Amino acid sequence: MIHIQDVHAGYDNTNVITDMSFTVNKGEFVGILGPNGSGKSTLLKLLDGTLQPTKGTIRLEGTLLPEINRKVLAQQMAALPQLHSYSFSHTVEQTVSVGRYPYLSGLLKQGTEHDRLKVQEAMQQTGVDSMKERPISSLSGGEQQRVFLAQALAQEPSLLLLDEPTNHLDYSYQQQLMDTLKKWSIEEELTIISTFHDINLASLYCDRILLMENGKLVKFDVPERVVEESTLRSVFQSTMKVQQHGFTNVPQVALLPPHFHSLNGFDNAQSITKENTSMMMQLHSPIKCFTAAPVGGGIGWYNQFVLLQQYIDTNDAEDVIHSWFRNQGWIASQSVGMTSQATTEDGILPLTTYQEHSVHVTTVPYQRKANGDVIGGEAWVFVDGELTDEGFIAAISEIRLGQQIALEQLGVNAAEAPLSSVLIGATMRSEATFSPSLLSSIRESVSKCYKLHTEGNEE
Ligand SMILES: Nc1ncnc2c1ncn2[C@@H]1O[C@H](COP(=O)(O)OP(=O)(O)OP(=O)(O)O)[C@@H](O)[C@H]1O
Repeated sequence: MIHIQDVHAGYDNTNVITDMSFTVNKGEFVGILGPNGSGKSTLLKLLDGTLQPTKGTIRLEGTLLPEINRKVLAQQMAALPQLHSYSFSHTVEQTVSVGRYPYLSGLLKQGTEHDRLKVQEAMQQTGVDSMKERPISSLSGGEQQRVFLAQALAQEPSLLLLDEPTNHLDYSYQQQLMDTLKKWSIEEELTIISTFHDINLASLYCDRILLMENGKLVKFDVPERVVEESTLRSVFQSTMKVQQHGFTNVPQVALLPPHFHSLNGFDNAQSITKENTSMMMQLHSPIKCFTAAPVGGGIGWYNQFVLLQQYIDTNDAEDVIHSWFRNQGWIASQSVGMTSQATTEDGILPLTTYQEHSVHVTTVPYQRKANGDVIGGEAWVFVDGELTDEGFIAAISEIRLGQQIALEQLGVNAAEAPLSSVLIGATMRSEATFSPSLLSSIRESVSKCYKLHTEGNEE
């Protein structure tokens, strides 16, 4: 569709774009990303022909851009520039109608019924038809943005160039606009090249992303290959984290401001307090947890934890925990709650703790009841360090292995033991990071932490 070859370009004899070569195919939705001043808008000006390269060539459907008749070019290509303040007072409908100029002929340049229909369609698609009589100067920034988009659509181009089209748009209109553009690129094979500052939006919608730095192409590839932590950190000089979207595999960026590193996420193992039938811990700020607890299960950030003694397995653990939260005034969305059936003769919840370097373990010991059943085995493992997602999963396996080792040493057949609730929490401060030695430390700490209480024979 459009092919750029060895292009250099700039202003006042200074090149702002250098050595630029790439091809965009028909129907592709391409996002241009890069820091302020990296040359994104300049690249768009080259593509729409308002700026000439000092070196190199730009071809549209095989023809050199300067050789295409202006009117023919206007029928093929529409450009939506960055929004500026407009002093003129055309109505919305008149502004959108400008998009049909490349199709008007004759001295009076009167539009046909077909032209009026296309203007109506474009206004409907962008949701501005209800304000068609209003002067454009009376509209909000987001409304004006939609009017100029309607103008570009009325032009029925095969190539649409957009400069930060989601600027001024609230979340709802950002999504509507991006959904519409995506639909047109798929259904109408409209080729779209657009600059963005929002990396996440570009990653969600664009087929390929062209990343620029200092007027040069850094990468031009699918989002998964461009929205990549080390590349973005180096280009944007910013501490960013890249993770998957959560509902799709699309990479998304999260800023990680330095003040989050200084939070005192985990005080120390002593901050676990025990009452007769419960143990709890409250932290100043949340830590990242992975747990199979009945309340707060899964992956999340929590700062309050409780393990409640529940003598009989009544399947109402969730209700018991929630009512305990209510009594204590704990906020459920910030809290993890689990239960244990383990008890002692005097009804007190037995606990053992073990600490090694950055790993703090607290367990409810296994307990053999008079009828031979083994109960207990719940474990909290806190790491003062950073765990990756795979680190959390590996840590859970290590906890299970630690439990098995302990059970063997206690002479309990592992198959008899209950699948007890376990919790792994990490402060995500980088004192200790995910490593084989951290994992073996978790396994050893867990195995050392368990004891066996046999009913009627308290240790
Ligand atoms: N008309 C102009 N005359 C001279 N220099 C210009 C002109 N327009 C842009 N520049 C310079 O060219 C460089 C690239 O600007 P450009 O607007 O293309 O960057 P951008 O990536 O779109 O930036 P932003 O993200 O801030 O919109 C900048 O250093 C800018 O100052």
